[in-house]
Amino acid sequence: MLEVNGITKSFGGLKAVDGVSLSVKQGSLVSLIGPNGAGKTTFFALITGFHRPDGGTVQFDGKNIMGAKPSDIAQAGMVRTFQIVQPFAGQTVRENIAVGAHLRHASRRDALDRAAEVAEKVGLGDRLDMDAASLTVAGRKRLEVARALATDPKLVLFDEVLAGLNPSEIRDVIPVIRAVRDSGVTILLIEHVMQAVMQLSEYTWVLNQGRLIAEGPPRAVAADKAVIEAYLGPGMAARLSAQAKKEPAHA
Ligand SMILES: Nc1ncnc2c1ncn2[C@@H]1O[C@H](COP(=O)(O)OP(=O)(O)OP(=O)(O)O)[C@@H](O)[C@H]1O
Repeated sequence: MLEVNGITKSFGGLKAVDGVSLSVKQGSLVSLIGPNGAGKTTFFALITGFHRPDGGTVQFDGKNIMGAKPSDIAQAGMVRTFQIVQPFAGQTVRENIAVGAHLRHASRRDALDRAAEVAEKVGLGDRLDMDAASLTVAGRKRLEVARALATDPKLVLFDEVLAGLNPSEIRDVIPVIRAVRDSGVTILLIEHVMQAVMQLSEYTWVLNQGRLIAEGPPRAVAADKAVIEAYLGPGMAARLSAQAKKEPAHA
């Protein structure tokens, strides 16, 4: 469904994304992880038309979408969420979600009806008429998911939708993400919350300093030496393994 080949972007002298290739199959729930500043958000911005790549190719649903505008890419069925959720102040939850629904529904009435359906799916059904600015952080995350879903995407890119949530809120939102996939939407997540990556995703790619350093099922990737060192620093994989030998886990 999504085929990215050798995509590259520099900011001044910094290669933020350096020759990244990956492919996402229809119906999958997969993830992109990596330490702060690894290039994950830039990668999302490149494939959804918010930044223009310096090189590489992006195909979505069999079509070349390199250089296309974000609105055209959304129309084709790929949308992203944003890390910092900014609801349109002074508008209700329903009106905020309807902004997404307008991509497919020209009439105000239809967009508002679609917004109500989507709100129900993400657990905001009882907050439709509330001012969106008064939602809690967890509510705003649900709103961001809803705005993306209201565009009726084929593939949605979630950028850290669990960041800033407490463990019980994370437990509540994980089933929402799974339900989105079960409704037929393909998902690529950027996520720092490893618990969620482990529970949700079938396959993960690890980005570090703009380059992919590992890929595979999340459990295998989390045990990979290069991945541990990218997160914790050089030499940490050996230190952790020596420590584990000294202090065997209790049976
Ligand atoms: N518009 C920009 N101009 C200049 N440098 C940028 C720009 N956007 C990102 N960068 C730099 O590119 C690198 C990758 O940033 P990016 O935000 O993609 O990383 P990330 O993996 O999403 O990080 P985080 O997990 O902290 O969100 C960083 O060094 C960042 O400072």
